Amino acid sequence: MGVEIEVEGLTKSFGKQLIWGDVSLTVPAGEICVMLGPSGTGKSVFLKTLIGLLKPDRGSIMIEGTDIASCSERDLYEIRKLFGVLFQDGAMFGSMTLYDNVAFPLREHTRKSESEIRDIVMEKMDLVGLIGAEGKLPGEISGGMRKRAGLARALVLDPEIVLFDEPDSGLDPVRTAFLNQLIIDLNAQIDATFLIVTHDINTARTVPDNIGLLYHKHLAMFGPREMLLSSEEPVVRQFLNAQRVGPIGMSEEKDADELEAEKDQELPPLPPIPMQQEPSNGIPRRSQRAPGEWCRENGVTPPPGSFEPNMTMAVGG
Ligand SMILES: Nc1ncnc2c1ncn2[C@@H]1O[C@H](COP(=O)(O)OP(=O)(O)OP(=O)(O)O)[C@@H](O)[C@H]1O
Repeated sequence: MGVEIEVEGLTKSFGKQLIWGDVSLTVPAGEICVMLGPSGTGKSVFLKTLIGLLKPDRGSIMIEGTDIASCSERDLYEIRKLFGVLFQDGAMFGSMTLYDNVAFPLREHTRKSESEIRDIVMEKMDLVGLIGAEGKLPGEISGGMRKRAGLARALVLDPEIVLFDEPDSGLDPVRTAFLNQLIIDLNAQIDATFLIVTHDINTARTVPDNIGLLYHKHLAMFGPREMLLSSEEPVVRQFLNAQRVGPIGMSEEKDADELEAEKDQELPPLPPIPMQQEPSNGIPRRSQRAPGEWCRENGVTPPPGSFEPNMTMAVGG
């Protein structure tokens, strides 16, 4: 049912440029996590470090007893088989049909026959709703379909962990909503651990079990969705509610003058916490918690109107 990723004291720089330092978090097995952060805070670098494409300066990444940060190339090769990755642009080979793109990892990494490959490819194409489009080239389909094809390819080796790098980038709100539903449904179906990097606040507010926020070269907060959505911590509050008032400025941090100028401005109240999006078949995911459970267990009063069904989103300001 998916595997846990335990990150401890992780630090990454390029030359003298520190990207983030001392990041510690546990991505629980089978759950969905979203990683947020202003542009350039190193979210993609974080994903690449998790799959061992980049080496951290310090710290550990434990997956099934192996430390990705320090293991041999051979161990890394084995651990990588646990991962499926959906890259930002789908990363399709432009000259290959969708069928051949999705079949590619099977042909590269397994000794399966072409008829076995066909069964698996068609099963994954079905999972992402692309039956009938196998013969198309990536350039002949919409961005949303390309993402789904990339997702089929990410699933083809039956991963225990799926990483999504901005799955919603370049998609309109309706396609984003469909893709989010697909992500939730897939998580319920394949039970793998999902980590999603996104800029989409609605996705962050409604899809995950846990949210992390990278800001100013560190992990500002990581925890259950309800913890971050009820948090008054200024950076978390500002980011998750898409507000201008707060410590984050146009180019990352506001300076002292900017903060002084807004010190008497009243912050709008926290918007209600929406219900978590559910699988479309109505059967709760294995890791799904009851609405408000974290708040109750931790004695936190959620903002008024939270967890009401059919609540409309109210972010921004
Ligand atoms: N291979 C590399 N060599 C040097 N610097 C790099 C490398 N990869 C990324 N960086 C730098 O690391 C920083 C973080 O980049 P990254 O793409 O991870 O940010 P991000 O949070 O994903 O941004 P966005 O939200 O805009 O996609 C940037 O300053 C980038 O220039």
